[in-house]
Amino acid sequence: MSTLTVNGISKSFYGVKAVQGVSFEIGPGQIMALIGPNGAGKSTCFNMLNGQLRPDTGSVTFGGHDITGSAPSEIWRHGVGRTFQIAQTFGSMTVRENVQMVLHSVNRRLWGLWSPLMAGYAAEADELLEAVGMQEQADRACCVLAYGDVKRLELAMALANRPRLLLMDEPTAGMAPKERNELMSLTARLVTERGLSVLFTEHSVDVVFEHANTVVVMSRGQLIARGTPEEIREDPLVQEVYLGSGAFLETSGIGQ
Ligand SMILES: Nc1ncnc2c1ncn2[C@@H]1O[C@H](COP(=O)(O)OP(=O)(O)OP(=O)(O)O)[C@@H](O)[C@H]1O
Repeated sequence: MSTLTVNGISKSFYGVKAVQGVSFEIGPGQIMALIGPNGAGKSTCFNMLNGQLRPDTGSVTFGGHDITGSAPSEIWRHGVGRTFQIAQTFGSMTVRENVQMVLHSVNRRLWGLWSPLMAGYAAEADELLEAVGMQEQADRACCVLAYGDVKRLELAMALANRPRLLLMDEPTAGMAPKERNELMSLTARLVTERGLSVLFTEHSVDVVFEHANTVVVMSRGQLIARGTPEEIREDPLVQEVYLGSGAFLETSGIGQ
């Protein structure tokens, strides 16, 4: 059974058809990359899944719930976690406090006003920090962390809601190649250990071909291909769309 079903979603801005009739499904254990040239419609598509934009047409269902046009907080409550292109953490708080804050929010949802009276979720926070290899840094202020560590903390915060799907917007933007690989290997391990699915947008083809198990390709608002990294590399339409994007062709092996 699929976790997320996207059925024919479209979005236009003042006559510009940013996304046109895009459909795909993500099942448990999938690490799906959404790629395409600049202006292909990736961000618009992504933002219709996380609730930042309401589709003009089509539907999005998650775990059997229709979440089309729902607010981001509502989608989060259904079990969709998110990480951002620029990590969203509180610099003046410690690493542990950042996770505790999300746990408070999650538990307020479950227990209502009783939540603030409960323990500070320190043990739960430490368990999540351990899962992402950040426990030794639990007492440090976020603002002194290296960028790769902030991204790992962001992952722990996203996991606090026990999501079944993680939406990651350009997770490795601004990172060095070694850090990129570490973050995506960690993500892949979490997918296996926790039975998650991941959908991520990404400009780095190295990351996509090394870490995604499924790739969907958009061009001019439409979904033009879906397959394994190997299938996408060989796809003539994908090769054509990327023609002229030398870096992509060279690194990915597309067009060779
Ligand atoms: N808020 C907006 N208002 C008007 N046009 C928009 C808006 N958002 C996106 N567009 C247009 O929709 C099309 C798709 O844009 P989108 O940002 O989704 O593409 P993208 O694949 O994410 O591109 P990039 O890789 O450059 O971020 C583009 O033509 C863009 O100019």
